[in-house]
Amino acid sequence: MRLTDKSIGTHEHLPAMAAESLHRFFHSGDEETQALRGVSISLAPGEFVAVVGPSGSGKSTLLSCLAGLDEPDGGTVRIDGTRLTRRPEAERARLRARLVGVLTQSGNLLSHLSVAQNIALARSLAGTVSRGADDHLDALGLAHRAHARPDTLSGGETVRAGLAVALANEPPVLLADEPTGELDSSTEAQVLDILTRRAHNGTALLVASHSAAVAAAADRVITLRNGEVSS
Ligand SMILES: Nc1ncnc2c1ncn2[C@@H]1O[C@H](COP(=O)(O)OP(=O)(O)OP(=O)(O)O)[C@@H](O)[C@H]1O
Repeated sequence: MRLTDKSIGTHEHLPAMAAESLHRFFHSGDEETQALRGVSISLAPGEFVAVVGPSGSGKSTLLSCLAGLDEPDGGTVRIDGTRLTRRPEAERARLRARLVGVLTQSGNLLSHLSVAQNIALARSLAGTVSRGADDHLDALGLAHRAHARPDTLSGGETVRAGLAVALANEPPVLLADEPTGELDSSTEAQVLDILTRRAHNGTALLVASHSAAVAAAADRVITLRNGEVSS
């Protein structure tokens, strides 16, 4: 079989994300918190994985390290075959903008920009030109809110707008920290439907959550306890 540009470009045999033996320690005075103690995770393209675990088990720390927002004290993160760890911060930020969509608890929308302008900003930071913001918002049922400011959106619209920004550059991996924490169950079901469809289109999803509905929607559930993957 002849290899096409497409099959080379999509790295068919590579995991979308591979993290090996991640360690992260925090120090405060004499106290040391071992937030991550050798966590390894691999995500296939199109896989939807939920990360669950008690409060303080390391979920947010793990997502920050996987996103390149934080640098682990040990271990390696690769997205689509590209190493994200042990790089200068500016280089990590550049790779993150292209390779990882991030949806955090605090939201990823700048309040003085409209939804469409937030998407345009995410694209210009990554230097990508892709579909128009309107197409993108249409797919999330948000076209009619393109020119709205974030503080005028409902809870469900805020999460969908955050997703539109996180997915603005069509990243191979989307990481979300408790994306449905503030939503009622029917709005949560709508967001999970969008996430599941995204995964079917090939995006690898890792979602940290306390929600049973998120765990039920995922293909696989990883439990963290005390900074370790518990089997
Ligand atoms: N910047 C930091 N400085 C010091 N300790 C930290 C820092 N960030 C996290 N920790 C500690 O690391 C451990 C893991 O925290 P983390 O926020 O990753 O847990 P979590 O599972 O996401 O919790 P939650 O479900 O409550 O959000 C906790 O003991 C926390 O107090």
